[in-house]
Amino acid sequence: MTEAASNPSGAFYIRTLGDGRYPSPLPCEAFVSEDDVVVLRPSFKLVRVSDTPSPPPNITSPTPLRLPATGPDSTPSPATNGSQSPLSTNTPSSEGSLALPRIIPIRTSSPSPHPDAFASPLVEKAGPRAALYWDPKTVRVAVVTCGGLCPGLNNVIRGLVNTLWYRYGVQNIFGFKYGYEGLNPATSIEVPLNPWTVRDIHNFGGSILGSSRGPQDPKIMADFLSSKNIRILFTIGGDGTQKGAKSIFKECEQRGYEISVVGIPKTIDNDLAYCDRTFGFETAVAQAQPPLLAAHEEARGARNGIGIVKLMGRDSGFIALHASLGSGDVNLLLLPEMNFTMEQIVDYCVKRFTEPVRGMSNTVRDHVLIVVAEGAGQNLCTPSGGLGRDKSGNQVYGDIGVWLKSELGKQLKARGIEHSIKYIDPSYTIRAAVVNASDAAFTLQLGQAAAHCALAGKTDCIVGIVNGLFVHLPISRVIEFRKKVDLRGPTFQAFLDASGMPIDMARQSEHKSAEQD
Ligand SMILES: Nc1ncnc2c1ncn2[C@@H]1O[C@H](COP(=O)(O)OP(=O)(O)OP(=O)(O)O)[C@@H](O)[C@H]1O
Ligand SMILES: O=P(O)(O)OC[C@H]1O[C@](O)(CO)[C@@H](O)[C@@H]1O
Repeated sequence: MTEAASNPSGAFYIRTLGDGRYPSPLPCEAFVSEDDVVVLRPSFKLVRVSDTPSPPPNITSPTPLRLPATGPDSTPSPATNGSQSPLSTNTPSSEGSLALPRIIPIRTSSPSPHPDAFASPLVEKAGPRAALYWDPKTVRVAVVTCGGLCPGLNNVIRGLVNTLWYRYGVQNIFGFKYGYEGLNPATSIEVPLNPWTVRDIHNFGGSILGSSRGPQDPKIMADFLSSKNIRILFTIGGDGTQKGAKSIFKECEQRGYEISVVGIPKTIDNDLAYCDRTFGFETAVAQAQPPLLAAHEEARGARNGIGIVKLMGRDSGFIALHASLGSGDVNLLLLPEMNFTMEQIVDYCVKRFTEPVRGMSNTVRDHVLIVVAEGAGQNLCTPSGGLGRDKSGNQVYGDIGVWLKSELGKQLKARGIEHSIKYIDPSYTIRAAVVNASDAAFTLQLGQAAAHCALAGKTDCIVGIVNGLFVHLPISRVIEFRKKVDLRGPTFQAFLDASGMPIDMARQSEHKSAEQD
């Protein structure tokens, strides 16, 4: 088994149980080879040719890069001497060694190259392999869904099961109910999974396998899996779930029990490290629109009306940001990434109630639509000493929506301002929704990618999407950190431009999530 670690040049190695030993039954003309890779970060600074530094040590070949010249002061590309750029080829490599990407998009004309331009990690492409490690005819497969619900869980299960069954001929697929509780014999409930049992499930929210929070002993789970001769385990869940998957894999590895543990990451908050997108997020953004419209109408229907909508997002405000951009009516957006005060919020509401619209001296805006992400303003709404932790060890957060409604009401009253506040919390309505078409297509492909990955003998990894391509990523890397909204980034700036929200309310927060403690 190869070691799962990133090497100094940044490749994200995926563990494999061994070489493929069974020919794939797929009638496929486009098998993915092991040296097919995706560059993790494609966003490079432009490089002025004359300032191009020598390659850093992790680039093994000293052959200079071919760089297009853009200005009169450019020097000719050193690669015009006939030598071929190492970056124009896809050097074959064995599993566990570094393959150079076909293209590294280095362009010209900025002062110095971004360090990532040379050190960008490469990740393995997902997809069907020509040779399989597990025999589809005999392999036994388990599936669990853990953590909070999310639109698309059933779609992933259906994509997995149908691919395994129809494409590979796997007929021993078992769901275990209520998350990791299902892998403990004391609480286990088995659900046979086949095309018949999953035929309609994509039309429903939730998970047919249910879910749970709270730890289970990895030793007990490993005993359970080995007692049933399960050789492939799919863990559909968030970062906690993938940490659990890792602990199961480690326990199995220690006792020499071969198993492919493949995660399908679920976070409605879209904060999974390295990945472009996670399933359920787009659906959540779309599902947030009706409550936003309702809150807007309620706010406009009263003198000095305020509508507040709370959306999910414990540590990252992507749902709130994208839903607000999509709505076009949101005036104030409060994210976990932001540091704001109650005084700023009250001042802004008062300003909208009293200052005339530019060029219209008799017209005031008379209403405010506020979107608040659940993790925002925790320094304001959580009692000192905190609210403890849930069964899985996640910090319980104060209810910023309820607190904001009450506090804003009190402070406006204290300033003698007549007002009306309506508060909507659609969090669970959104989370239990059926996926939209885009997420349905995405979840289907994630299920397919996970099936290909596991049958090839990959393990201790997840499937995700990077730069628009499905890839394998080591579990250890995706649990390293969470993506956050960049308040200086183009999406948040687009919201500021569109809403006119004061920029001084958008200072970066110092608030740390439980995982950063
Ligand atoms: N560090 C860990 N090691 C082992 N197991 C863990 C770890 N963290 C969480 N788990 C287990 O994984 C399962 C799901 O975890 P959790 O409740 O944190 O949800 P999650 O997967 O992070 O999803 P969500 O994004 O909905 O919170 C639980 O059974 C939990 O005990
Ligand atoms: O109410 P529950 O089930 O604990 O889940 C709430 C959490 O789940 C998430 O949706 C992540 O899945 C968070 O945004 C939210 O805080």
